[in-house]
Amino acid sequence: MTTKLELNNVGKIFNTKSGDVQALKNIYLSIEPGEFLSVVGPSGCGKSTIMRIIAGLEKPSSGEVVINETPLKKIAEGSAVVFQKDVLLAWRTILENVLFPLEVKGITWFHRENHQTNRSKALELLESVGLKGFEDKYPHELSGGMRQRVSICRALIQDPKLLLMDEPFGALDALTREQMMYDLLKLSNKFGFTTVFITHSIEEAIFLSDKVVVMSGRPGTILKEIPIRLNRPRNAQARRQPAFDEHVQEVRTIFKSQGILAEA
Ligand SMILES: Nc1ncnc2c1ncn2[C@@H]1O[C@H](COP(=O)(O)OP(=O)(O)OP(=O)(O)O)[C@@H](O)[C@H]1O
Repeated sequence: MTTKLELNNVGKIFNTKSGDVQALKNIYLSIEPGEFLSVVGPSGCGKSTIMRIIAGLEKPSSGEVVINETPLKKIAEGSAVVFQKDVLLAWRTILENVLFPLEVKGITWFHRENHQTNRSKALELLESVGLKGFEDKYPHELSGGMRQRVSICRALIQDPKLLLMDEPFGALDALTREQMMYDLLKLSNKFGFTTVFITHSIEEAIFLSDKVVVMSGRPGTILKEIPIRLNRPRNAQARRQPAFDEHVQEVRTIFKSQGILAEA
């Protein structure tokens, strides 16, 4: 079963040398199993902090995260995270990088009975993102987009029930970014995991998501949660539907009303 996720009145205050920084305030979220939720908001509004709190990497100062009806205490079990910057290990081949989380978890891929299964699974994942034939290369031999695809494979090898993505395409050029969206849609359809996706791109959020959460500037609060009226499965056509533009305008209007976006 994939993950149901709730944030109940989550707040976060960072105590710094120069005083307290309130990063998040009164965050309520509810994400159904298999749902794809994106969070958009201005820089510094607490998007990454939300993600780290959901992953269990950061503790909320108030409120709670509930996963499958159980309050989160440590690391979110069954979750995998993809960051903006790929964190591949330079001295390992692409295949070894994809298999790395299984080693860390103690599922020894070199263990005879697991080796073949995990290796086949890793190769299949690499093939599904267009990286067939790159398994024996090293990270420095791949482009930024290819490395980020490897990062996604490395998350998916863990068979996550909850995929957390923090600006995963933020460092990529526009064309690669578009292709990565299509790849992610395909993978999300195939595996059905619950997804929390952090982005600065309004269009990306709308195209990918079932729900888009629009945040205010710091302290980050939720200004609006927008259910996306685009059918699935989605392809490039979805961006030509009137509902797509309507949603884009809806989000832009919210940002303009907050002074986050000013048109020339
Ligand atoms: N460990 C920390 N200690 C102190 N302040 C922090 C810490 N982490 C984040 N902050 C502050 O909390 C606020 C939210 O940061 P966060 O990284 O979550 O924002 P963001 O929306 O992801 O930003 P961006 O879009 O620029 O990546 C910022 O003001 C940041 O300076």
